[in-house]
Amino acid sequence: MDQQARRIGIMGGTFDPIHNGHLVAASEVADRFALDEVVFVPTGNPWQKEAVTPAEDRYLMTVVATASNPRFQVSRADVDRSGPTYTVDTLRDLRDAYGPAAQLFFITGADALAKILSWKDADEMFSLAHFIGVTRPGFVLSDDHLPDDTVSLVEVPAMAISSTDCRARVKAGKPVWYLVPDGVVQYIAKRRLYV
Ligand SMILES: Nc1ncnc2c1ncn2[C@@H]1O[C@H](COP(=O)(O)OP(=O)(O)OP(=O)(O)O)[C@@H](O)[C@H]1O
Ligand SMILES: O=C(O)c1ccc[n+]([C@@H]2O[C@H](COP(=O)([O-])O)[C@@H](O)[C@H]2O)c1
Repeated sequence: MDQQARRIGIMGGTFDPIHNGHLVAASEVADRFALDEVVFVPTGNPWQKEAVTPAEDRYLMTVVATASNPRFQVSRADVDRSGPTYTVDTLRDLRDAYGPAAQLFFITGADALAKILSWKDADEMFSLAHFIGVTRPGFVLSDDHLPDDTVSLVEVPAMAISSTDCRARVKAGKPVWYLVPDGVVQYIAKRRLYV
């Protein structure tokens, strides 16, 4: 396909750790929206979250988790930018990287979509990408609070998995096999994360 017309999905997240709920959402949206690739963008300093694991560990887990899918990429844009992570900056950086003709689709779960008007420069953000809200067990997916034509809502296979629960399971000595990719299980053990 013409480089200029590429359809690029963007999956932003803290990914502490990345889990199969993230991966299924990205895969499903890639299929439904005929995306050429999905770029996973781990946050640098997620200003709406409490203490998080060092960005380099979260970045590397994201690389490990996505390595086997030729359509999945990982960007360091947010990890390498200093200061709080704002999606408006992510979208500016990826717009620069992919060029003006690329179509950008930013993927968010229902919980994140519900809070999106609290994000920095939300109006500009909506002008830089089309947003795709995906279903997530335990949350209501709605675009009632958002401007017309900025968001599409998509049902994805229900994965009742959260990073919070994965961290708690590791801390309690319970398995996270099959909740996160095998390589991420091994990375967590090797780096003794969440103990
Ligand atoms: N199981 C899931 N199904 C669909 N979307 C999800 C799921 N888990 C996370 N997401 C979405 O992925 C994006 C990144 O999520 P994030 O990295 O914060 O994971 P999380 O599981 O929500 O983490 P935590 O439990 O630490 O808050 C957000 O848009 C979130 O809504
Ligand atoms: O731009 C903002 O102000 C903003 C506020 C909160 C979250 N986000 C983005 O939303 C995505 C999911 O974030 P999180 O904190 O739920 O992992 C991630 O890409 C964040 O950078 C963005």
